[in-house]
Amino acid sequence: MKPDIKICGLKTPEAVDRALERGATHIGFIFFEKSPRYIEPDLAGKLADRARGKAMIVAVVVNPDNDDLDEIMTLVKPDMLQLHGDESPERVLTIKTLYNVLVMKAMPVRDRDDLRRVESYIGIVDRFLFDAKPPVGSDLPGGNGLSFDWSVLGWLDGRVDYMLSGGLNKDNVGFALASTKATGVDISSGVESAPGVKDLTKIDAFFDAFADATMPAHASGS
Ligand SMILES: O=C(O)c1ccccc1N[C@@H]1O[C@H](COP(=O)(O)O)[C@@H](O)[C@H]1O
Repeated sequence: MKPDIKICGLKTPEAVDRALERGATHIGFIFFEKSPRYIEPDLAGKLADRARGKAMIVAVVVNPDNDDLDEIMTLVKPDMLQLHGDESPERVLTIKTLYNVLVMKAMPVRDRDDLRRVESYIGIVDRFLFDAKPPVGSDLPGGNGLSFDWSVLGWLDGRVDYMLSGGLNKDNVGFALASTKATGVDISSGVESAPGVKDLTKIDAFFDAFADATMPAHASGS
């Protein structure tokens, strides 16, 4: 099955429309105020309406309280929450129960030890997202444009369903897909001309590289 492709940190109708035209299965909005990709929930709701029914709408939140979630669920009506903070399995379960929404839990990874936490979320989250650990001193838990050693994911139980993120771009997405069992890829800064500024040419180049990487072998002429 073709992997999913999530374009994250969208802030303009042009970028949303291009991602949809090129076949994004998920589009993400960032509700973390320190991020250059932060978007007000009411604007995100308008952009989400362009995508509703065409792609999964993902709200990216970091240790949200219920007031934050009430506002986002009301104004954006996401299909999925991406929990990108230190949310415990108990908190994830509470959120799922309260809001009846799919949850993708982001897990920061540097080495095999970082995968130990995965087990406690199995059966609670709908999907995992493996991202690089942020560098020391970074204000951002994600969106740092950094990759990690994807080979550590080989230690995961093969039944763990995950998207891969962190420093993906047109040059490494093929290797990322070939060397992991990711069922989706998630990209943000790799399709930007500056932090928070999506570049339509880079979005196109990423989708072209993704298409090359996922083309059936017989169709590539080999
Ligand atoms: O992009 C951000 O600013 C951000 C802020 C807070 C939490 C998550 C954030 N982004 C997520 O980070 C990953 C990787 O992004 P990148 O491709 O390395 O730039 C992606 O899942 C975004 O959803």
